[in-house]
Amino acid sequence: MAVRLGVNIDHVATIRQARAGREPEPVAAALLAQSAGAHGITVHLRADRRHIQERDVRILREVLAVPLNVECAATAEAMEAVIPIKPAWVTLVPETREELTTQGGLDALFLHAHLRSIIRELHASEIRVSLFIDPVQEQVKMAAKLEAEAVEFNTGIYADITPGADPAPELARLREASRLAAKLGLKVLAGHGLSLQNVGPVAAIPEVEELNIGHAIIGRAILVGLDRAVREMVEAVNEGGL
Ligand SMILES: CC(=O)[C@@H](O)[C@H](O)COP(=O)(O)O
Ligand SMILES: NCC(=O)COP(=O)(O)O
Repeated sequence: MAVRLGVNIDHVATIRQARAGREPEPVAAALLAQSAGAHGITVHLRADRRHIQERDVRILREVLAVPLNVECAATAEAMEAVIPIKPAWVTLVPETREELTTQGGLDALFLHAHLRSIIRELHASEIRVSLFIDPVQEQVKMAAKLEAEAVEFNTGIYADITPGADPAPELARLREASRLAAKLGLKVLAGHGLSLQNVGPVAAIPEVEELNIGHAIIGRAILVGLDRAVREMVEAVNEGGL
């Protein structure tokens, strides 16, 4: 089964926001990524609106042919912004204002009562829900109990492994969690910190259906163009990486 690639375009908006102007236009980047073979587009609507804005999400929802996945915190403010736009997917992620990027997965065990009501609200609007969690068996079981449709395993720990150190234990955790998630009927995604160099072993996990990749693609696009950067990644996720 081909592994689907969701392209995260947050950092096109990061560059736009650096000058608080109009360029580069993240919607144009999303359309380019779509025509280069992206199977989905992901954006993270952060509470501090440091990159993606509500206006971006609204336009993306209108113009994309591929599914739109909006990552956001499990808060009333985020639900108020996202639910009326009705993206195909919402991925609930942990978020703090100080972080440079997402640090770790959502604690679905600790937050289960709160998540249950947020997930019900999303389902009532026919929005499918994914939980961004660490590859931990108890978190997977809770995601299934909460009736999320999918889990996205945080690959940040794997991606941060020092070059030369052994990635095998973290890959084993990802493999075991993926097996359990699929067995419990969850769709299995993974993402965070993946690149052309490290994506191969994660893409090769049989249960992984989709990868969300942003920073590495947008960073490479600055050098080789977005069309090529997306095509290279689509190829890498299906042919074992570099
Ligand atoms: C949830 C996740 O791993 C990423 O999507 C990340 O949250 C993207 O947000 P930034 O682009 O602000 O790092
Ligand atoms: N959920 C992961 C994502 O959307 C992209 O993360 P990154 O590749 O920008 O680290």
